[in-house]
Amino acid sequence: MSIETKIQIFTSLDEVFSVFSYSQEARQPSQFDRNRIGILGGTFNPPHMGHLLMAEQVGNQLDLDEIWFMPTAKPPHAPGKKTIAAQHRLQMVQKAIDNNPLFKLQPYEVNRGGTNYTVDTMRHFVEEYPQSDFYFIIGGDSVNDLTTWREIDVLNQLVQFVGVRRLGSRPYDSPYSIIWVDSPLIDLSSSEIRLRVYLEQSIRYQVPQAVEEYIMKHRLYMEQ
Ligand SMILES: Nc1ncnc2c1ncn2[C@@H]1O[C@H](COP(=O)(O)OP(=O)(O)OP(=O)(O)O)[C@@H](O)[C@H]1O
Ligand SMILES: O=C(O)c1ccc[n+]([C@@H]2O[C@H](COP(=O)([O-])O)[C@@H](O)[C@H]2O)c1
Repeated sequence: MSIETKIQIFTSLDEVFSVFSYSQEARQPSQFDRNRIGILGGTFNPPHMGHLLMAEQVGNQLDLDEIWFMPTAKPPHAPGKKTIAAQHRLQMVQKAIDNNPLFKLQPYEVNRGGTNYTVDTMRHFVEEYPQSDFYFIIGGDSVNDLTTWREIDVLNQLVQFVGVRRLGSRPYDSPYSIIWVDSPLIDLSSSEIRLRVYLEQSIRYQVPQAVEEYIMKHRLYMEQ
């Protein structure tokens, strides 16, 4: 039984539509000689289960060969955003992804330092890895913000954007080509986790255990 038939049995028409959007993106035979790399960029202050959940679904549904977790040195759209030392964020990401062979830490932007614009980073990767196709993963709500990204028309030629949303929710209209992937979305953010640590509330099951231990050991986020 095909995946579409299985889905039709269990879901409403709206949901079937959303699942078709990824099944049409299945790898074509001519693409097998190219490496398919997903990139999840973010501050990861700290990394949490929402990041892992969405990356796993994208990797699985788009049949990607690798997913790079790429912490920013400084996020471009949040100049006032206070963050902790990049080395802590790199180490926490490494701990979060350790047991998933699909996931890799990509320290390029942190090593470059300063404000990173995705278009500059992707120019570098496209030149460095000519045998690869890049899938830049963003939370569904951020798709609306793409128009404000630096040199978005150039970036749109360099990567395929992937928007992540809840199964059955409708895709947003966008002037850019977006592959929509369905994922369970959890209402979790790094800001909320930082606040919970500050308020001495539990963050168990919201971040991987190794990340929680790292936060406690280094006494991160204990002060505002
Ligand atoms: N719970 C979540 N579900 C789906 N996508 C998420 C979730 N949290 C973050 N993302 C997406 O992951 C990427 C990186 O996010 P980031 O590291 O800034 O985490 P954040 O939780 O949004 O952080 P903060 O609360 O500090 O703004 C962004 O594209 C963001 O939209
Ligand atoms: O290049 C840009 O103009 C740009 C604007 C906003 C966000 N980004 C990238 O998008 C990723 C997620 O960022 P954020 O701030 O939504 O967590 C991260 O890799 C950022 O560098 C990039």
